[in-house]
Amino acid sequence: MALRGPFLRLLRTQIRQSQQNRAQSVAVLGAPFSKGQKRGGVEHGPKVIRDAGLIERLSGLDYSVHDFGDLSFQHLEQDEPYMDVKSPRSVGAANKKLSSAVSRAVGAGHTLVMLGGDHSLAIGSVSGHAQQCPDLCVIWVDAHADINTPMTSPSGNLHGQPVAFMLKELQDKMPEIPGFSWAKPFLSSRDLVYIGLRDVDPGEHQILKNLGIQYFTMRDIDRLGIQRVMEVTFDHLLARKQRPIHLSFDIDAFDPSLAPATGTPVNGGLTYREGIYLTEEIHNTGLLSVMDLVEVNPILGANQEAVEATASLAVDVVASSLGQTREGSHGSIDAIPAEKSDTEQLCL
Ligand SMILES: NC(=[NH2+])NCCC[C@H](N)C(=O)O
Ligand SMILES: [Mn+2]
Ligand SMILES: [Mn+2]
Repeated sequence: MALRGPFLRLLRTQIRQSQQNRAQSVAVLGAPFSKGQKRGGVEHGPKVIRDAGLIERLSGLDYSVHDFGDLSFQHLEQDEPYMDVKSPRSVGAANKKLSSAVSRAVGAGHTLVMLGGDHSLAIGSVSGHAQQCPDLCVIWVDAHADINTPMTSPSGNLHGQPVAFMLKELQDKMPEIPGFSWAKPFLSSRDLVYIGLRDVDPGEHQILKNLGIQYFTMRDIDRLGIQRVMEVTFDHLLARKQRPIHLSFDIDAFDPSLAPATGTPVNGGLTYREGIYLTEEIHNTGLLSVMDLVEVNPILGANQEAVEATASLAVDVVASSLGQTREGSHGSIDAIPAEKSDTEQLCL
């Protein structure tokens, strides 16, 4: 189709409006923390993801990017397990710090990208987000449900338990854990959707079923296709009202052939195209407010190539969540010289 003067002006107005609707400012916050699980190295996640070019990619998407650097977490000498839960005080303190940092960044108007670190960090990230946006909803993309309580956890690792700290419905199933007196549950189970599950513990399965949580396993993706999965996800979360989205993306949602450098890989994960389609659709809602990208562990890559592949996949996921498209784009309509564009045809 060819466009001339008046149509071009209309197009310009529309593009300006869509640019105004889009958050202009993205903040990046690193959380180099690994005590939610036993394998060292995941604390280097923020560094390798930055080294893979994250900031440059986001700047190229026409955002003003604020890199807040990495939080620094205190080392606690005394941190005995509580019941079977490992490092409760360290995980509690790190998440408390992260929660206020996320709350401040969101309060200042940024769309925030939190780079982990292990997935226990979602306790702080989602709760800090909820302080500013109490009506948020959560899309949890992961091979795992991370909804064990200290009683159901087979490992005692807190990166397998963050969702249990958030859900109001699990309040009476959660003991008082040292380090977590600040953390009060804030999320309803109907405001959460899982995508990518394929390694769910028995106690987790029972919770998912009892609470009627909406989830899509890899089998569901095989059956329905990722497009339908995203439609049902948004129907479930956004049909009643539009509200901010928290995307918590565990890199192990991807197939280990694409994301080998991670602590708990599970075969049969998302393809590259499923992962990118999923994040493109989240961007297209215009509602993404905070995202976590967690569990990239450079020490667990078999070689440098495996580490770089995983980190660059993480960059692709973040960029696509924030508007990078496969069809390409022309940043600003103002880049089209005014005289030319008024006289020449603009072909769409
Ligand atoms: N964020 C993760 N990678 N979590 C893996 C959890 C594995 C297992 N379900 C557990 O509770 O220990
Ligand atoms: Mn996982
Ligand atoms: Mn996880």
